Amino acid sequence: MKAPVRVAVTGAAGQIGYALLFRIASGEMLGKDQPVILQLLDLPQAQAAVKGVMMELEDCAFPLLAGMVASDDPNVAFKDADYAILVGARPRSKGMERKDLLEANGAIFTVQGKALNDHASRNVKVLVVGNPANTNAYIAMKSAPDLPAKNFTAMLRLDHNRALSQLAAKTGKAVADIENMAVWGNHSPTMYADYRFATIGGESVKQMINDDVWNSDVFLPTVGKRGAAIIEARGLSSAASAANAAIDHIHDWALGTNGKWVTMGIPSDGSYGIPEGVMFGFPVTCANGEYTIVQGLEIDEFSRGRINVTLNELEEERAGVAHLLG
Ligand SMILES: NC(=O)C1=CN([C@@H]2O[C@H](COP(=O)(O)OP(=O)(O)OC[C@H]3O[C@@H](n4cnc5c(N)ncnc54)[C@H](O)[C@@H]3O)[C@@H](O)[C@H]2O)C=CC1
Ligand SMILES: O=C([O-])CC(=O)C(=O)O
Repeated sequence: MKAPVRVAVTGAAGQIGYALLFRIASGEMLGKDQPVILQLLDLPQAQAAVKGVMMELEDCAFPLLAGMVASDDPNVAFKDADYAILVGARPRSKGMERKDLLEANGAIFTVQGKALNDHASRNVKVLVVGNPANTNAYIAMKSAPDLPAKNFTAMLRLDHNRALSQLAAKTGKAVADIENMAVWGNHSPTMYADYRFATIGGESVKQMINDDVWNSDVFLPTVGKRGAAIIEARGLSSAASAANAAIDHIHDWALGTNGKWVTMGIPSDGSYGIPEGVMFGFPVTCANGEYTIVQGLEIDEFSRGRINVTLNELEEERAGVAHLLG
C-alpha cells in the first residue's frame, strides 16, 4: 500500500465541496491504490456543516480515506499538503460576470497563497477553482514566492469538457474519441475553445463540421456562456460538473495523460506570445507529475484575435488586483 498523501480542500462545506470530497476519498482522483488524508478548510460559521460532511465521509467507510482534519485556519489546513484544491469563494449569481467577484474573492487568495507558501509541501500541486479562477490563481502564486510558480494552476477543464461534449453532439461521435482539443485563455466568456486541431479516429473535426459560422455564432458562445446558462436553469452555479472537472484536472496532472491533450490554466512561459507569468489556459500533456504546453500549433488570424481578447481581459483583471499584491 502507498503512503497516504494530504489533500487540502477549501470551501469544504459548499456545493462543489459536497460533489468533490466523496470522489477524492473513493480514489477517483489519485487512483484506487492511493490513500488520502483530507484537510478541510472553511469559514468559522461553516464548521458545523463541515463536521456533517465528515460524518457522511466516515459513513462511506472508504478504504482509501486515511484521515480527516477540519479547520478554519489555512495555516492548519495547508500543513504539509501535497495537493490543494482552492474552491472556497463566493459564487456569482444571475446577471454577474465572474470578474465581478474579484473584489469579494481576491483577498482570500493572498492569505491562502501565503499559508501555502509557509506550510504546504514544497511540491504541492495547487488548483484554483474559486472565481475568477485565473486571476485568483495568479494572486495565490504571487503570494507564495518560495514555491515554484508552476505549482499553481487554474481550472479551465470545465470549459474543455464542455467543448468536447458540444463537439460530440455536433458530429454524432463519442466524446472519448475526440483528441487534440484546446482551450486558450481565461475561464470567462472570452475563453477561446479551439477545435482546429481536434481529430476523431484520425479525421479532422474542423473538416467534419466545416462551418465557421457555427463555430463563431453557436459553439463559442455556447461553451463560453455555459456557466451562466446553468445558473439561469438551476438558480445555482455548476457544482457537480465543476467538481468533476477538478477531479479530471488533478488526476491528469498527477497520473499523466498518455499523450492526450487536456487544458490547464498555468503560468505562461512565454509560449504563443503570452507574456510570462500570465495565468492562461493552454493545451498541455502531462507525464511524471508535470505538464508540458503543446508546442508548434499554428495560430491563424481568427485565433490570434480571440487569444488577444482573452489575454487583454486577464491583463485588466491583473491590473485590478495589483493593490492586493503590494
Ligand atoms: N473554475 C470553474 O470552472 C468553476 C468555479 N466555480 C467557483 O467555485 C466557487 C465555489 O462555488 P460553490 O461551491 O458553488 O459555492 P458555495 O457558496 O456553495 O460554497 C463556497 C464555500 O466556500 C466557503 N468559503 C468562503 N470563503 C472562504 C474562505 N476564505 N476560506 C475557506 N472557505 C471559504 C463558504 O463558506 C462555502 O462553504 C465559486 O467562486 C464559483 O464561482 C464554480 C464552478 C466552476
Ligand atoms: O459560471 C459560473 O459562475 C460558475 C463557473 O465558473 C462555471 O460554471 O463555469
